[in-house]
Amino acid sequence: MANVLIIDDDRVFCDFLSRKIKRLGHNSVFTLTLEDGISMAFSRGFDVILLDVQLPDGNGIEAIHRFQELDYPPEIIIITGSGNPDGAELAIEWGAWDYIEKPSSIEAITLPIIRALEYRKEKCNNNTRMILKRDGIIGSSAEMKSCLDQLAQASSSDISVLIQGETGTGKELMARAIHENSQRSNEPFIVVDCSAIPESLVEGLLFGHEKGVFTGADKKQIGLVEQANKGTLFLDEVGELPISMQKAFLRVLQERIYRPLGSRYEKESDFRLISATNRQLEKMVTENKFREDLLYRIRSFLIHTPPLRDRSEDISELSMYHVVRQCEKMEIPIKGFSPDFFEVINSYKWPGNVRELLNTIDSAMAAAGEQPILFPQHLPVKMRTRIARSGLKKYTHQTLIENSISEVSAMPDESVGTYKRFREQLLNAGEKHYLLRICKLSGGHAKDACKITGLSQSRLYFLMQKHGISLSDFK
Ligand SMILES: Nc1ncnc2c1ncn2[C@@H]1O[C@H](COP(=O)(O)OP(=O)(O)OP(=O)(O)O)[C@@H](O)[C@H]1O
Repeated sequence: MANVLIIDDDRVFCDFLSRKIKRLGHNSVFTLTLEDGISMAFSRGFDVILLDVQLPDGNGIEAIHRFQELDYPPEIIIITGSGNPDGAELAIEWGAWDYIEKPSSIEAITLPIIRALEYRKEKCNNNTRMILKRDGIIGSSAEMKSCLDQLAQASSSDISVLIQGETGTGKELMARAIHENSQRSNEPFIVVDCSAIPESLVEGLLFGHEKGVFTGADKKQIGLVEQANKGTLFLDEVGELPISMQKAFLRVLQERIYRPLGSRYEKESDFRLISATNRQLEKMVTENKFREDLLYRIRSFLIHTPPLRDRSEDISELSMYHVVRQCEKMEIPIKGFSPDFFEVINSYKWPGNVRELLNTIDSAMAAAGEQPILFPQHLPVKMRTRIARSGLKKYTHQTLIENSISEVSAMPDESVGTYKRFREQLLNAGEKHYLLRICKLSGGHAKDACKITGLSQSRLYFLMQKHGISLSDFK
């Protein structure tokens, strides 16, 4: 029996949900304010907390980190009346288990709760983490460590895992590592790239087909689902699975039973599912492009692979690892790096993440030829000009202040008024410059902007609004 806490200022909703949770066989209590909820969470252990966003005394999403300070942090599900995709993304990035909108159907509310409770149970049963084989997964930033921690957890269970992250962040690498560390490691790891299969061929490829069932089917074909029997089926780019196939696949996931094309008999396959996507599946659900029930099935455990710009500490480690590996492969002396090489690659945003970094290192090595040291000059010109243009390198607060002073100095005499007004204008100009700078530095990402400035998200948005700046213009 698990303990659930609901923090929501809507008493009727709390009462209704609390009764529903009790009917599922768990303990449930609720409170109407954030501070009350936080002190309850610290005074007794909760497994799951359902947290509203707009509370009378604060913002739920911004308080997620306070619950994470607990010795054994609960799983947090954000429940909100005004869902927006940015809020959902931020909540998940900041460690929430899920994000649901109300009013939703009972099913839509209870399924994530059930999943979070199942996950919690697994986590308690597997409290001692197994030693992880992480061959080839490089990085020791806090973000990477937490990702590896989740990977170890996922490996020690058999639940369906969804790996979500931008392109090139290592989703496939993670999926293989989960398999390699799982009890199924001696069995096949079957990859299905959902983006590369034409819609008309998906069913035959997944479920197999009998001989002669369609033109060109000159022999019987075993499907990927069957090949994954006893092993792991990896659905890469699952967001690209045609909607017509999603229903059929849902059945396979529920019953592990499928019927090859043209066959009179159903077959069984015992596989573990891992899926990966760089799309926002929750958003696709709202656009009717992805089935909600399938999403819940494939996402019993969610792993988020962090973008490289959020873990710049890993850039040099990855680069050095890659150079050593490539030099050994080519049987040439190992190349070194000039300090300013790292300065340049650390100030780049890496939209293509680790893949782009490794490709860039390859091209720098090629440009260096036989030279033993890699210099910034060996980096692609396009990349160097982009960095130079954004002027990231030498921008100091002094520059901001000088800009602000020159703006005020340029005012016509008649606009120079009282000292109070001058001070306000100076502050406003400085504040605006500062915010524009932050927008550039963070690449328009609210989380990064909050990290750099130390401002809360609501304060940041308030200031942006005050100066008519939009973060999204900098993405
Ligand atoms: N942490 C890491 N350590 C070492 N290599 C990595 C790491 N992350 C990614 N890579 C390498 O980067 C490349 C891209 O990784 P991968 O294909 O797993 O990314 P992905 O997220 O699945 O990308 P996509 O969404 O485009 O399919 C691969 O060569 C992979 O080995």
